[in-house]
Amino acid sequence: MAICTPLNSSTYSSIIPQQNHHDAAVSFARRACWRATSSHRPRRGFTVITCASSDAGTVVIGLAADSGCGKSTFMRRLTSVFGGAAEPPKGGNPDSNTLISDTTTVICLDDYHSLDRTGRKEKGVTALDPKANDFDLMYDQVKALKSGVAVEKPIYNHVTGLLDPAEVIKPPKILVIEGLHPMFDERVRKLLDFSIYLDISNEVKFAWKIQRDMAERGHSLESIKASIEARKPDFDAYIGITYH
Ligand SMILES: Nc1ncnc2c1ncn2[C@@H]1O[C@H](COP(=O)(O)OP(=O)(O)OP(=O)(O)O)[C@@H](O)[C@H]1O
Ligand SMILES: O=C(CO)[C@H](O)[C@H](O)COP(=O)(O)O
Repeated sequence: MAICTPLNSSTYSSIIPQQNHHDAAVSFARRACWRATSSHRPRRGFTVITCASSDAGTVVIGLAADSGCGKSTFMRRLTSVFGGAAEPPKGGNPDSNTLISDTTTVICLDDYHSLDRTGRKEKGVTALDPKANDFDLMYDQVKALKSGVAVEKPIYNHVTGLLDPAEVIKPPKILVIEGLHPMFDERVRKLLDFSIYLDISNEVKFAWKIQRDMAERGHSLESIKASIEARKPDFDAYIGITYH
């Protein structure tokens, strides 16, 4: 289930033909936020969107969920609706977590881990613990992108567990920040125009995580199960509690 929260006021409705999704994305970028609304009955062939007016500029969407809940999968689908296939930065780090399409750039907040895999192990913290993340840098860079300034964002390499050299991110029309903590830091939260939380049951998310981490990240079943157990208290303390 996705919980969608509009963060700005002054809402108004607009009706956008489904064949004009690309235009809708641009329109989206020029406004502060929108949300699917149940208060307007959609007519056949139309999508009803509720918008809030704001200045032109980058719209920032926060997408939160635990690891393996389908954030990347969902964003690939959404960015393709906004226009163009979502792909990693051309010629960059093959292990980049960033996805860029015509109107949208998705950055993964795992890139703001301040501790790499070994560092977390040594300190006995999980990636969900705020102590393992650099919220000052996250805030500075999201704020810069929102105001039209390119940034050099670090990369957390999920294959090696190391922090790789930075990649340049240019300000897009729509910026999605996806990860564990898009709404955790108040300063970052205030930059969001729209927020989404993917609320996936433990049973489903653990099944998805196990098959993905074994197939794509080279982890053993035992290590994934151990990680799932170790993460539960921090999920309750820092992630789930934010949204319930
Ligand atoms: N809607 C879906 N239906 C079926 N399977 C899905 C769906 N969404 C995700 N999955 C499965 O779950 C796995 C994890 O999804 P994904 O990589 O998108 O999660 P994530 O939240 O981005 O994870 P992480 O934060 O750890 O990178 C995928 O490899 C896919 O197999
Ligand atoms: O919670 C997570 C978000 O994806 C990851 O577990 C975290 O980023 C650490 O990654 P890895 O397990 O590859 O070291």
